Amino acid sequence: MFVNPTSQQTTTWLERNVVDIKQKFGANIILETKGLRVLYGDHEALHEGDLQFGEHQITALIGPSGSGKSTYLRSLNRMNDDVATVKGQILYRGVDVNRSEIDVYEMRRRIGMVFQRPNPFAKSIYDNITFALKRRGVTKKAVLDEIVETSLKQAAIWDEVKDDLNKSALALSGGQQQRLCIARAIAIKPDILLLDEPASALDPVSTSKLEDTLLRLKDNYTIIIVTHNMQQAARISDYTAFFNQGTALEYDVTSKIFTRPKVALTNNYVAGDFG
Ligand SMILES: Nc1ncnc2c1ncn2[C@@H]1O[C@H](COP(=O)(O)OP(=O)(O)OP(=O)(O)O)[C@@H](O)[C@H]1O
Repeated sequence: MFVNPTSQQTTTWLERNVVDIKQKFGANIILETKGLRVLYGDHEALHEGDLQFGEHQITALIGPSGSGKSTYLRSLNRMNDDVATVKGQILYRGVDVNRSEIDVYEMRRRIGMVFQRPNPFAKSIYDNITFALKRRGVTKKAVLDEIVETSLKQAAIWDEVKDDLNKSALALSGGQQQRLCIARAIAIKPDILLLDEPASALDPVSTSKLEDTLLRLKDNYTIIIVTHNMQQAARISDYTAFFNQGTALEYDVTSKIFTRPKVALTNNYVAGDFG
């Protein structure tokens, strides 16, 4: 049993079971948060969210609407900087990237993000992939061509677009656009990919393709995904964190969260009793 001294829930006893995945499973930790709290004005949206993320693993963040999943995810690569106060440490390979002297632009090259709605640039498929590379000074066509092909292959969309690289990205279907956005994110070779409900706007076939893509990508990337889709979390993730009211209440291997959770609220949520 646990009392959260910083939250609005100070009088509530909360059951929590956040396992140390390094200690318990020998996971190689690439990213972890310590003492992370996020405030929008004086509303504390995240009180107790400390988690560790295993390298080349997929971690799902689940929980009811408004529980703080996106707030937590967006804080990891400081997408909340302009709208919230983020306190605590975000340790990427041991370096606290929440310090003011960190080059946020460079950090986001390592910790990339794919959003809920596909947001390709109003440019060609080719230019979507090469845009950030060119800004970083990569100009040789042969190099750019190679990265375009590799990224699109890794994102499992190459076969669908290889003959149309000069076509507008906006002419692709929603599912194709989302895989293009993944290709765009991985073209700059991040270590970690953050995905905020990337399949919420997709049909079941596109969702399935996206899930296959993520499963393949985990050989090379560490993936953290917010999802409302319980089956999706169960299908693709290695670890799952259950959030409720700004607190990560339970964190463990996914099979445990879905079959033998320790916390009663987790059980109720995965059983579909609320959310
Ligand atoms: N930009 C913002 N400004 C003010 N409050 C915000 C902002 N973004 C989120 N919040 C608040 O923070 C809390 C957590 O929201 P968050 O979006 O992180 O939850 P969530 O679990 O991701 O929800 P959902 O599943 O509906 O996306 C909510 O009370 C929300 O209203």
